[in-house]
Amino acid sequence: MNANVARTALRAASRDDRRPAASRGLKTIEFTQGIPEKVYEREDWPIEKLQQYFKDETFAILGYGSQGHGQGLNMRDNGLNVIVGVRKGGKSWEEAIEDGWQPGKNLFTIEEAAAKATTAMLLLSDAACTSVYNSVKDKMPNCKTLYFSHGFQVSYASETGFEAPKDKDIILCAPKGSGRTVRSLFLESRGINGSIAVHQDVSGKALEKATAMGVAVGCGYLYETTFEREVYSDLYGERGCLMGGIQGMFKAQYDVLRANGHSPSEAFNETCEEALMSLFPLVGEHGMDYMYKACSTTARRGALDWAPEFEKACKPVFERLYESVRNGSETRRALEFGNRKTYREDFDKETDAIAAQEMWVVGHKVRALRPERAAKGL
Ligand SMILES: NC(=O)C1=CN([C@@H]2O[C@H](COP(=O)(O)OP(=O)(O)OC[C@H]3O[C@@H](n4cnc5c(N)ncnc54)[C@H](OP(=O)(O)O)[C@@H]3O)[C@@H](O)[C@H]2O)C=CC1
Ligand SMILES: CC[C@](O)(C(C)=O)C(=O)O
Ligand SMILES: [Mg+2]
Ligand SMILES: [Mg+2]
Repeated sequence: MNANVARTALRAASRDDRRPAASRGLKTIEFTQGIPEKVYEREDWPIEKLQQYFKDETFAILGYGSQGHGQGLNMRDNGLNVIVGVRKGGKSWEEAIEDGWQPGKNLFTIEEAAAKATTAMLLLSDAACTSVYNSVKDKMPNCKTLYFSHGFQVSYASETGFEAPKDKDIILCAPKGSGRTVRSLFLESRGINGSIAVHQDVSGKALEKATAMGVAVGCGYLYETTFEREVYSDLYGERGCLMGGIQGMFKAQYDVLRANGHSPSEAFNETCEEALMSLFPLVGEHGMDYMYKACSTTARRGALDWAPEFEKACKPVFERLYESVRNGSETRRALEFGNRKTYREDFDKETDAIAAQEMWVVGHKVRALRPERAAKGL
């Protein structure tokens, strides 16, 4: 970066730091002018307050995938009374033991944990959730709250068959990131963003409880949504820019480079490695304008010209995707696939096929050459 670019970039960064989201205690923020949104921050729930608020609760985490792991360990480290319920002999049972949950003390079968729950945290796979819940719902004498991390069961009730019990609060906190990151950010004293929603408020305190739980599981700030908006945006985002879109775009760019005679290492570096190691982190820290300004004038000119081309090409795909989410097609597909007995092996076959794509085989070798890894022989 030459001195002028560096100075411009730094000016952009300090402008970014002055934006309103940084104001503690500010409860309504206009992220876009004219649209006030409520936000809740971890600062409002110091750990002593959380522990006092939840002193009579037994949180039963049912299901121990990525979110059960992240949310469960964070709640445990926050000093709350949390137990895990999973089927014995399954993959999750082993993983829970590896994470220090102890059978008979804070690790139980789903039935046992549900029976102890005052709040049941339904962190099962979306495909299995309703049938597992139905198998225990009449044996949860103390349970006053159902907690989800997705609007899926409730919003697509005609597909999932979920029937909301009339006597319980039904709340949601959906961390906006992988459960692995929910945990790693917490360990770094940072916090993932999350959304909260209330489907049913029997106690009159459901929103407050959702907020406190959001903080307890490791969120830094929380924005309000509804179950339906959460599930629509989540299914859309993960199929789009967050996962499906990024793989599709990387692969298309890589393949065209290779078809034009570029070497594998050149194609990979110019597509994935530079994006992930250099440019995307700049966007994440300071915004797209900062990243543009940190690149050459030549790059900026071309990227500014081509961004609308990509937007135009992608927009119809995104519109089709949103409709596929809205009309339940994506949900039916997720339920059909996730209910297969062989869903884990079937997924593995497809993700192994991605790993076997030339681009990611090359990526494996490129990553090994990062100096910090090469030095450790990784
Ligand atoms: N993954 C993430 O980071 C995010 C997930 N969410 C939401 O959080 C919730 C949990 O997701 P996630 O943590 O990814 O979990 P998964 O979707 O990976 O589900 C895994 C859990 O479901 C259990 N399970 C699956 N089938 C059955 C069954 N038939 N009977 C009993 N248990 C079963 C598994 O147990 P076993 O090992 O015994 O098979 C395992 O504990 C979902 O609603 C998801 O949409 C929200 C934000 C991000
Ligand atoms: C982006 C995928 C996700 O929605 C998530 C980590 O937030 C998921 O369902 O895992
Ligand atoms: Mg999701
Ligand atoms: Mg998500």
